[in-house]
Amino acid sequence: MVSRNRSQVKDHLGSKVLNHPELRNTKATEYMSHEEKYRYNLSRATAMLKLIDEEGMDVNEISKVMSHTVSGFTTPDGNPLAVHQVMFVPTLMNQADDDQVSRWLGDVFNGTIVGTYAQTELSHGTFVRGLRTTATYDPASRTFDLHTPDVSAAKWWPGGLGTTANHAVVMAQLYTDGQPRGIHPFMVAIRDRETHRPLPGITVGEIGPKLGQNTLNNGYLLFDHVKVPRENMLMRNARVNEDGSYTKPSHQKASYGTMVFTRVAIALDTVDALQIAATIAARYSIVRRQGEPRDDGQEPQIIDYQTQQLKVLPHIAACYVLRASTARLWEHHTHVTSEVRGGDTALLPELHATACCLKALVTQDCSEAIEALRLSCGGHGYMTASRLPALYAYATAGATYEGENTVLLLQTARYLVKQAGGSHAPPAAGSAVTYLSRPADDTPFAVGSPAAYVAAVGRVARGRVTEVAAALQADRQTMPEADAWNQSLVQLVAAALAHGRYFVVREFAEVVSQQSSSRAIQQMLQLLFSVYLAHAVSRAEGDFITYGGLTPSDIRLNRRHLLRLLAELRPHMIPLTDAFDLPDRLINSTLGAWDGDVYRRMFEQASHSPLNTDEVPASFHQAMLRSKL
Ligand SMILES: CCCCCCCCCC/C=C\C/C=C/C(=O)SCCNC(=O)CCNC(=O)[C@H](O)C(C)(C)COP(=O)(O)OP(=O)(O)OC[C@H]1O[C@@H](n2cnc3c(N)ncnc32)[C@H](O)[C@@H]1OP(=O)(O)O
Ligand SMILES: Cc1cc2nc3c(=O)[nH]c(=O)nc-3n(C[C@H](O)[C@H](O)[C@H](O)COP(=O)(O)OP(=O)(O)OC[C@H]3O[C@@H](n4cnc5c(N)ncnc54)[C@H](O)[C@@H]3O)c2cc1C
Repeated sequence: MVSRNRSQVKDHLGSKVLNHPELRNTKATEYMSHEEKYRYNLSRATAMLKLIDEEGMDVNEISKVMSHTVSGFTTPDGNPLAVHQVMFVPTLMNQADDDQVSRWLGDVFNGTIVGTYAQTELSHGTFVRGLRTTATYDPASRTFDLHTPDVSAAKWWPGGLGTTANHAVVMAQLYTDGQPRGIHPFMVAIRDRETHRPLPGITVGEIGPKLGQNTLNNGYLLFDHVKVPRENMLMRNARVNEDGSYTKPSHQKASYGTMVFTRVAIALDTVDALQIAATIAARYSIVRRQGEPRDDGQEPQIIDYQTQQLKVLPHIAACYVLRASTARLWEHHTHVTSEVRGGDTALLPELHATACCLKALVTQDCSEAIEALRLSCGGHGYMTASRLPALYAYATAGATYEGENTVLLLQTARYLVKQAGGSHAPPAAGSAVTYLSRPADDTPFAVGSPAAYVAAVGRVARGRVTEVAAALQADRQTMPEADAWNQSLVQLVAAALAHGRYFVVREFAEVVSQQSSSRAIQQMLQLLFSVYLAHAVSRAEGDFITYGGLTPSDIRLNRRHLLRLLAELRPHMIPLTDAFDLPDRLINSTLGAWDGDVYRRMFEQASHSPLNTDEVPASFHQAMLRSKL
């Protein structure tokens, strides 16, 4: 298939999915049992996998079309094959050597092997070096012995592990030649390919209900001295030779590559969820009228309340700004990965720092924004049928999985303070941290000038990073490293977020300046950017006074400026969300359909409640009358 860009792929696959014989007819899943929901979502995930296969897409395209926009329709309660597609397959592609790829990939693509990525354990998720599942090599039998020392070391959380996968990439502590060698990936069969029964020595099951995404099919897994052939350690990076001798990887953290990829994918994808939520809230805010009638005799549309504009419009601007920076990160990841495959790991540290920071910033911003958008829909936003609760559950999961956000921001901060202190290799050309080694941009602040705002965002980032780097350096003279680090944690996290914000706004400034196809589009992008910037300042006024060079008077002017910009953006709200090009069936919300027929849809969905089937439900006689006696 000819390579297509993200939007073309989405449109192409979107229409294929909407018209697919096994996918086009949807069922409401709210009233299904856990098992029925799983069956429904799994069969749709499988149909989707077949469709992707028929389309002949490569891994890169597959991950693009796994977007929440499409997968929210195919698997509304969570895709039990998501980790197979987004983590298991990419891990094999990038961490298995050529022989292993040719040994397994055929069976992966013909559906015989279904996998998961089993890293997190009950007692360790964040601190990967602390994982306690062991893989001990025995040169005599040329096998690894995989073992779970006790229940706290049980694998816990992997998606699809519950009842779907028959294989897992297991991250375990390697021991060979009597030496601990750190965490390495192993391809392990956990269920029989024919019968799907757990293999000897394996204990596996599903972990139970969660806040949302209940058919991700997260599972647990324990090993009782399970023997795995030597050839099943993924050997593109590190190697264990037959005699047990060990060859180190080219980069110490090479085996963490899947996590970097998935962080990039999550950052990109969470913006899809925000776009859907913003479209729902925008449409509802037009339809909903409530309050004292105005001169025209009509009650006001709620979007005409200034407070409602503040709840909704900045998040529409955020969709545009965050989409641009996450798409850029995606491209950068593709570039760095190909360099790493060629043996050059120079760009890896900064890619890791940027991926950590953007994944954290985007999932935090998007989950807060989706909650604000839900609140903007009043009581009806609380209903499942609005789709807003599920969108929130999806976005907030992203704040925890694939690296808890605080922890990831601390990774970015570690890189930044090293750069600020000159103790890291100097940044490459085009690096996102060169601003730390240059004098601060002293462009004076002026309301109405995006360039002046971007400079101020840069001064905040620079100020935050250099200040915490100095504090850390001073503390290091008087206390152990771990205490000094802990003493600065809160400021380190703030510095990493400020850096992330600067990255995001610089990327969008470039998008605006490069847009040349139409003056009207350029103006609209400028307006969106101005809203985003003014809102960013209003959310962190203290920082902009402390580090950004703004005065209290600038802050007051910015507050008024933001409200004026919102009024200016308001007439464009619907075209701007229509431009996300989301068909009603993909939005799947009583509040967010294109025709605005909200109240009829709400009644229609209520008719599905099983409690409305009989005029008097049997439970009344069984529970209430009996309790009166
Ligand atoms: C668009 C497509 C649609 C996709 C849809 C997406 C939806 C997905 C749906 C699937 C659902 C859920 C999937 C979820 C999966 C998971 O959650 S898998 C488990 C993820 N777990 C984590 O992320 C754990 C987080 N912890 C860590 O990553 C590490 O422990 C941590 C980095 C915090 C520390 O690692 P240590 O080994 O202890 O590090 P240390 O020895 O202290 O060394 C630090 C050193 O190493 C450098 N470093 C760390 N990581 C990397 C890396 N990945 N690459 C490069 N370098 C790395 C770090 O910068 C330090 O370098 P320095 O030079 O020493 O400063
Ligand atoms: C829906 C979902 C799907 C998942 N899918 C998978 C999967 O497919 N495969 C898989 O292997 N795992 C998966 N996970 C697990 C996930 O990756 C971990 O839960 C995540 O990395 C967080 O780790 P933790 O649970 O150990 O949190 P913890 O680290 O215990 O976090 C608890 C608190 O401690 C704080 N904290 C911890 N360490 C530090 C530190 N060093 N400095 C400062 N604060 C710290 C955190 O900030 C947080 O506030 C999934 C999780 C979820 C929720």
